[in-house]
Amino acid sequence: MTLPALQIRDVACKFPATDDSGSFYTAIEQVNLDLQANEFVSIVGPTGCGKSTILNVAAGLIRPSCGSVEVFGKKLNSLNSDAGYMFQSNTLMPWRNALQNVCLGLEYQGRSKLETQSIARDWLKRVGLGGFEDRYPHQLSGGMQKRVALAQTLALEPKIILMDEPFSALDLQTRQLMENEVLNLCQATSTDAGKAVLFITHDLDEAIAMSDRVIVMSAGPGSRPIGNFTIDLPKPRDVAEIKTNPRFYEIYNEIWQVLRDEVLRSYAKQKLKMEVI
Ligand SMILES: Nc1ncnc2c1ncn2[C@@H]1O[C@H](COP(=O)(O)OP(=O)(O)OP(=O)(O)O)[C@@H](O)[C@H]1O
Repeated sequence: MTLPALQIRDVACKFPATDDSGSFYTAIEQVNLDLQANEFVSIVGPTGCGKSTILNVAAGLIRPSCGSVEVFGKKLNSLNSDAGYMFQSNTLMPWRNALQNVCLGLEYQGRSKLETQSIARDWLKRVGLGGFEDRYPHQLSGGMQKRVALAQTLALEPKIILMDEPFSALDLQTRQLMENEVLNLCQATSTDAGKAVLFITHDLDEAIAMSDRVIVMSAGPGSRPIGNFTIDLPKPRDVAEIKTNPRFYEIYNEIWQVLRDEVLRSYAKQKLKMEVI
């Protein structure tokens, strides 16, 4: 049996409260989540419920207050070296051109300059940026910058990809192109086993169109998964076309029934907090 790429067991994360009271805020608790190799799982939930916290725990950037994380059966005690991380914000270095940005992680792996550049050029081509190697981030559109970031992440050949709202700043058309790009690049091929992807989004449409499974988080504090939906839509998918499939609307409604209550609960809590202030 293949080991899960990621196994999160009974994880809780507490952070020092921001009011200097010395107390703690429990962002997430009792989080249990499995991600299989070659599986695309999205996490949706109300704003501030702890989606990024889960991703940071999976990346090994945050050590949970309790519980455990296993990566391909091994306990995670430091940075998750099997994972590549793609953030919402722009993480390209402005003083490096596209090629040099993609080379960055490969250089840290200690590869030769020749090999690094050859891999980076190949990945820039694969994300549709062949010929743009010499361009600096400010000379690239937002969508092109995201392509460079994607090439940067995938060039390291991570078995697991952690994505935190990577395309939320893009216009709809560019976003759909990028979503399809990610689906194509992450799926299994005859030479590659495919990637395990944990994807955070506020956009339920995006989550359904791209995923094998969608997990719904409850409103915080102490947020946890309260819904686990298998997306039985045909694959391979085009994210724009799949939304016209009648089954898409059925799934959307099923998930929204659960998500809507949590969004309303979270909104009511925030409103109450504002009134107290
Ligand atoms: N390092 C930290 N110190 C203190 N509180 C934190 C820290 N990191 C996160 N939090 C709090 O934990 C909660 C969850 O944050 P997180 O960023 O994981 O939520 P999210 O669901 O990703 O938010 P959003 O939907 O707005 O992107 C929030 O209330 C946040 O303020």
